[in-house]
Amino acid sequence: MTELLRLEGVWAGYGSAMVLEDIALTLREGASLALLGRNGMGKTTLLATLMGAARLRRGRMWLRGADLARVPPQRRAAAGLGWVPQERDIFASLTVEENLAVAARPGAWDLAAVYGLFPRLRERRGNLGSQLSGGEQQMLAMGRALMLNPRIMLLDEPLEGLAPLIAQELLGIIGDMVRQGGMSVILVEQHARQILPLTEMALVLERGRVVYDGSSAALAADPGRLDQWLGVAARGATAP
Ligand SMILES: Nc1ncnc2c1ncn2[C@@H]1O[C@H](COP(=O)(O)OP(=O)(O)OP(=O)(O)O)[C@@H](O)[C@H]1O
Repeated sequence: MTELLRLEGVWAGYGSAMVLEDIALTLREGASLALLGRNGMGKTTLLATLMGAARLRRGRMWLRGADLARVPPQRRAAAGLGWVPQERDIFASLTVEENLAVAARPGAWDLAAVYGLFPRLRERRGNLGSQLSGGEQQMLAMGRALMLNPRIMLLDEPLEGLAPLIAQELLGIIGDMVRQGGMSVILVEQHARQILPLTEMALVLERGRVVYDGSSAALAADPGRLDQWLGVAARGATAP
């Protein structure tokens, strides 16, 4: 399979504060990666660095062989990065369908495909963003990123703050999305046990450095390391 994303010796942060140190990462076309670590270890910063929202201080990043650092931040969505930030950032005064339509770029993910994955969004198509529940907002944020027809979906803690039943529903949908293929997914989560079964590869960050880069299955089978790096959050099989 073709290489989609490569990072080598990446140091990054905010202003003069360094958060990430010497990060290396490769992702094949269509592969899925769980990006794990405790609070404040640098997971969001890694996504922000890919998007150009955190400052790359050293190292190189390539997307399909092209130097990503040379792509201006406002062009990285068009270059193939679909970012679903933790804050969701949907347009509160637009309807569900308008939120989806503004992001549309040609490709397999159109309104019908997004509604197929998220039947709830079809039901709520005429509702304003401000009228949605937390779970529906998360679905809309994901649907909107899909409408970009990205090469890689960057999902930042999609289950955070959701009621357990909704979190389970969304987890199932994320699993469907990963299996449907056609793009890669980087999934940031604190609840490792829930997402390791969905992803092929895993990367664990500790204080801004990579401490594990390997298969999700091998990590899931190693309770000692899960506990060491991820603590109690890694154990729970229940929703957040
Ligand atoms: N905009 C910012 N400016 C300065 N420092 C920041 C900023 N955002 C995050 N940080 C700092 O960078 C470090 C890593 O934070 P980051 O959000 O990447 O961690 P995380 O692993 O995603 O954790 P969380 O699960 O809490 O989101 C933390 O020390 C945090 O305080």
